[in-house]
Amino acid sequence: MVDEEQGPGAGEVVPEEASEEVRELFGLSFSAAEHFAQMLVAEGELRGLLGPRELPRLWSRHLVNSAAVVPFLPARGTVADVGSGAGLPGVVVALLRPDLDVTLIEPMERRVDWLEHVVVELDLDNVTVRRARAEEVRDRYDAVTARAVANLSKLVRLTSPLLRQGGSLLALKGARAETEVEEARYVIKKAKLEPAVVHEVLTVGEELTKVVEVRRPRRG
Ligand SMILES: C[S@@+](CC[C@H](N)C(=O)[O-])C[C@H]1O[C@@H](n2cnc3c(N)ncnc32)[C@H](O)[C@@H]1O
Repeated sequence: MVDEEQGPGAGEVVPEEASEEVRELFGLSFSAAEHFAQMLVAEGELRGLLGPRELPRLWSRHLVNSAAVVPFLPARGTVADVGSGAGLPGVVVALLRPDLDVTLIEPMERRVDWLEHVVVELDLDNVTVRRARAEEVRDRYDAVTARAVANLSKLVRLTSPLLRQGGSLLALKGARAETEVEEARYVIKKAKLEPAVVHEVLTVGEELTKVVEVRRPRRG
């Protein structure tokens, strides 16, 4: 426990608190996002979802980073978050866009249990949890999101069958985004998708996040 007068003890992990900017970013969804953050603080390590070192940067590195896909989501329709794990970015997408139907696709049973627990706790009626590997899913979506699941070439192979005409893969990537795009050029072309676009998003605290978008063209 943190002694308020003396501050945290040596080696003690103090979860990051949401700044004013973060509250503004989440707007009306902030209290639900905070509930999600508290669940991750309480259970994330125990359930093997996040390491203790992640807690001091829970908002900036995880929740705010996940929100970077939001500007590229479709105006309406369905979204699949592939390899959702702790619920990133899928739960954040569902909170910020309650008008979209979000499916969290995750093969590992204990992570599926966690995601189902989150859906009940946050009362997310726009979310379905599906235990599956991406390659087993036969449905198509208006957008597919993914974060820390695979490099772009593999991700395109896994997710291109899930994209409707005009639908986009939105992959959260770091500094290697452009390199991964270059490496995936042939796979993208073979899957008959449009060339990848790298969107640079400046998030809270001037943090730069890259969202790689790969779209399935509409038939003329
Ligand atoms: C490193 S974790 C990232 C989890 C989450 N997206 C995040 O950013 O915290 C990768 C996740 O992808 C899942 N995964 C791996 N291969 C997959 C596949 N073929 N289809 C769907 N999910 C997959 C794993 O089970 C794991 O939960």
